[in-house]
Amino acid sequence: MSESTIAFIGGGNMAHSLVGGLIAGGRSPQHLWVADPFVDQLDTHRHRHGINVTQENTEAAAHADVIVMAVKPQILREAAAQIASIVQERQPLVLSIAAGLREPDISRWLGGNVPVVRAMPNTPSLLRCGATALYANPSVSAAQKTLAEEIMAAVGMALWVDEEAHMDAVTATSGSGPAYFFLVMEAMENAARSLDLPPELARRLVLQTALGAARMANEGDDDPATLREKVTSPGGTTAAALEVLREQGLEECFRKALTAARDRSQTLSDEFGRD
Ligand SMILES: NC(=O)C1=CN([C@@H]2O[C@H](COP(=O)(O)OP(=O)(O)OC[C@H]3O[C@@H](n4cnc5c(N)ncnc54)[C@H](O)[C@@H]3O)[C@@H](O)[C@H]2O)C=CC1
Ligand SMILES: O=C(O)[C@@H]1CCC=N1
Repeated sequence: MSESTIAFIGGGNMAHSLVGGLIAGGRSPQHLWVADPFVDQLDTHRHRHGINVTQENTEAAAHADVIVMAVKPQILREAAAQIASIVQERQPLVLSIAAGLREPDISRWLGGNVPVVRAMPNTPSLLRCGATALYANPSVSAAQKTLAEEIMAAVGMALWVDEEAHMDAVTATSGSGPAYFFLVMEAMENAARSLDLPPELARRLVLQTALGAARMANEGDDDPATLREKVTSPGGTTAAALEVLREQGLEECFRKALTAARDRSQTLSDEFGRD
């Protein structure tokens, strides 16, 4: 079977992560397109990835078996209207990665009865270490589901959800999730520096510790709670630190943070979805 052509409408951060991951995973650059109104953005894609670029969404869409909608939620409706007639004519799979926006709105903006997969990836897709959840509407064929899963699995882990409503919580968990871990790294680095560690030493120790902890949690048999207990000697240094984190309400803080992200995903749909 010949390689599917994938066109990205919007060539920003997430398109860079996905295109970079797809090429690293063996996709041919000549089967990838990016459309973006900004020439600088397109130049970066051309130089970094060697893929096809255009300022016209319709030109990219006209080549595509799969169209990835990678614009901001507030732009999606306008971008969908631009390519609606091509989508109706060619019936490609449309894969939206926009936060919040719901499949029925996207399908309607594209003229109706369109196979739409809603996906929520994250930026580690660039390293083929992404986490993506996918939801397919009833117009998506089994072959198109396989294709969508292949694309996202090429840049990391891809899991299906059977209710679109879960996508808001997914966005709060794994879509935004890398930012929470980066913030923890920043906070630990700053704290280490405040204890007079040299900046370079503080950064390298924090980053390697984050990597090691993530690998142990993913690759070993123990769950995170067991791994935490194994670091924590009774009456020792870790216990002293964890007590402060609990006292300061870390768990409650994450509960509130993810709830805020989930709620924002829902209101994005109300603000920029519907008619
Ligand atoms: N950044 C992230 O970590 C994640 C983002 N997303 C979703 O991905 C989508 C894109 O996000 P980012 O890449 O972060 O945004 P971004 O702002 O980096 O990229 C959006 C791109 O769209 C281009 N654009 C603007 N108007 C356009 C139009 N009419 N037609 C075509 N392109 C147009 C912009 O020039 C820009 O390059 C959003 O909907 C976001 O919710 C999903 C998962 C993670
Ligand atoms: O912050 C945002 O809205 C997007 C969606 C998930 C990650 N970035």
